[in-house]
Amino acid sequence: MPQNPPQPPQSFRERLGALRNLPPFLKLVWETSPGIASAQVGMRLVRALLPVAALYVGAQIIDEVVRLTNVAPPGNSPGAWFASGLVDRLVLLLAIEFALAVASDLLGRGISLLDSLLSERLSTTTSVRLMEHAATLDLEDFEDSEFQDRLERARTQAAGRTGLTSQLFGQAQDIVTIASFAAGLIAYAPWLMALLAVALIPAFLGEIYFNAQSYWLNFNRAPERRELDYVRQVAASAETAKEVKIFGLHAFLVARYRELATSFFRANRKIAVRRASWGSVLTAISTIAYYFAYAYIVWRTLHGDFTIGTLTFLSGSFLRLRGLLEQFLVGFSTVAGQAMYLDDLFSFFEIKPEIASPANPRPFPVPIAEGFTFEDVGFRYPGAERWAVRNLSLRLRAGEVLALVGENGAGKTTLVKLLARLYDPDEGRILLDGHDLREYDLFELRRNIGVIFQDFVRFHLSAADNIAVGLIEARDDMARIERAARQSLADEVVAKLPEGYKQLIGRRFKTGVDLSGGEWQKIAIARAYMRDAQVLILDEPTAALDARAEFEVFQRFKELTTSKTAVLISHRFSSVRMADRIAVLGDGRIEAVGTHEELMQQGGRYKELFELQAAGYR
Ligand SMILES: Nc1ncnc2c1ncn2[C@@H]1O[C@H](COP(=O)(O)OP(=O)(O)OP(=O)(O)O)[C@@H](O)[C@H]1O
Repeated sequence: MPQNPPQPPQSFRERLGALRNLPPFLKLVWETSPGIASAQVGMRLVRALLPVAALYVGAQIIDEVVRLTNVAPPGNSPGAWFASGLVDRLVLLLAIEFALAVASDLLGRGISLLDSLLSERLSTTTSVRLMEHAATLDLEDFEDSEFQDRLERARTQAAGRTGLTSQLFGQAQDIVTIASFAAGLIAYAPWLMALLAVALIPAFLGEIYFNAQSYWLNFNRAPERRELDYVRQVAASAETAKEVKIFGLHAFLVARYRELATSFFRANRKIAVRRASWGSVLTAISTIAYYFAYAYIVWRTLHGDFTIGTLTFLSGSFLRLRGLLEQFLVGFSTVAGQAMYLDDLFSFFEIKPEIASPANPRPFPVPIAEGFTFEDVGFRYPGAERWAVRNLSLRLRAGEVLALVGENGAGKTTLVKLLARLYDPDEGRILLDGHDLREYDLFELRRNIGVIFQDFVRFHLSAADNIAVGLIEARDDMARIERAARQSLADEVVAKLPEGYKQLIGRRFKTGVDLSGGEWQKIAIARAYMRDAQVLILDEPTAALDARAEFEVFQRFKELTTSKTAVLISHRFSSVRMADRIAVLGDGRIEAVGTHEELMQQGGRYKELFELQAAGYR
């Protein structure tokens, strides 16, 4: 179980450096929806100026009221006041104040509406990009646990980082509001402004520090979080329920989950408590500064330097500014913190696949003239010490059916993966019609090869779609799907389903019907017939078929692939015999190649394995 020691938090500069992710993030936001984004900016800009306007008008109202208390009243009723014309200015000011309040409210609602719309669109855009990018990456990447951590973190970003847009726009809005308040304050008492700024710095630094701590905690915990999700999934999923029950794994899984979750909780609690205690101390500093400034303004007012209205305006400005600056600085450090999380997302997008098409690919041969040649091929799985295959030389002639046999781990599947360029060889090369596979377009190559692996995917889709995944473009071509099903014997499976081809298979969804292992395999093999690939490969997807069914499947396979190049992998020699030639693999090498008769004559591993199996049937 991975237990990484927590890494030390990065330096302050590095933390701020994460802000470099903001321009690409804003670009992403803009590309998601230029309309909503510009409407947001416009509305926020207007709303940003409303508080200072409202406060200023409020101060005017107070001064006007003070002035009116000093004039002789024109009468006792409001009517008399109106008629005198004395309150005209006051009424106008009140009307403006009212209009400002209504506008601010309406804009606020509009902004939060746009916020939520934008967040949702952004979450979709990010997830789509994530999926699109993941699709371009190498299989090797997916098998790497560090990559999986990164993917997991990027995935969390796609879902969790949507609040960042409103945060960022809100920050911009706050800056405008702060500038407007500051302008007023500087006009009357410039050094108060400076005092305010200085008093807030400690709180700001504290926030940044704790944000970075939280980030690193999450960063270092990605492997455990993945494990946590995995444990939860294993403990409660349809796929695992059977074994969890039989082996009584429940208590073990719950204990493991609890252990991991508790360690998360402890670490988070530690940071949260420290953050809260330091936060209160640092905020107290700015509160002291505020009251100091307040006392100063009151004193100047008593001296007659400021009117009551100005006192209200200044103290109001100061109060609002303190709140705003604090909010801005906390917001800024939140943004800086979130920007670090964006690192995961953007650095995921920066991963480049190693297996790619060349700039000027060679046209793919139609039909394949000579076939494939493995020249002294060696391949090691990433991180593995052992060579999965080495010094492997083999010819796969165009139009032949070649069977691969060998014991578990001999390298059969690896050979097939290399042929489909899911991996590239570390040594030697693979030629197609005399040219390196790497010279051809990757997409063309894969389109021309149909492989069904032993661990094919059981999609929780309809029976028709499960077959159509072999050539997803032909998803609506029922005639083609039915033909493929007949060829792979899957038609009998489908005939038994209550809703035929439309039947959802797999247990994941309510209306799904599960199939037996062999029935699934027949469905999967139909995928190979869906595509008009020049090369067809069945990598043991027949292991769960009964002997008669496998025989029949292979017989058909041979008949249907007369003009195609085909590779069969099976542990059943009765099926293997049907191939034109048989290659025997042992320890990642080709030990012998020939027809069944030739290999039997040669003796060696083939004869040994064949007789072992034959003896079992006697
Ligand atoms: N993804 C992987 N990462 C690391 N090692 C792997 C991986 N896949 C296979 N191997 C190793 O490579 C070797 C060859 O495996 P391969 O799957 O090609 O054997 P195989 O002949 O198809 O076996 P089987 O009959 O069991 O399907 C084995 O030693 C195996 O442990």
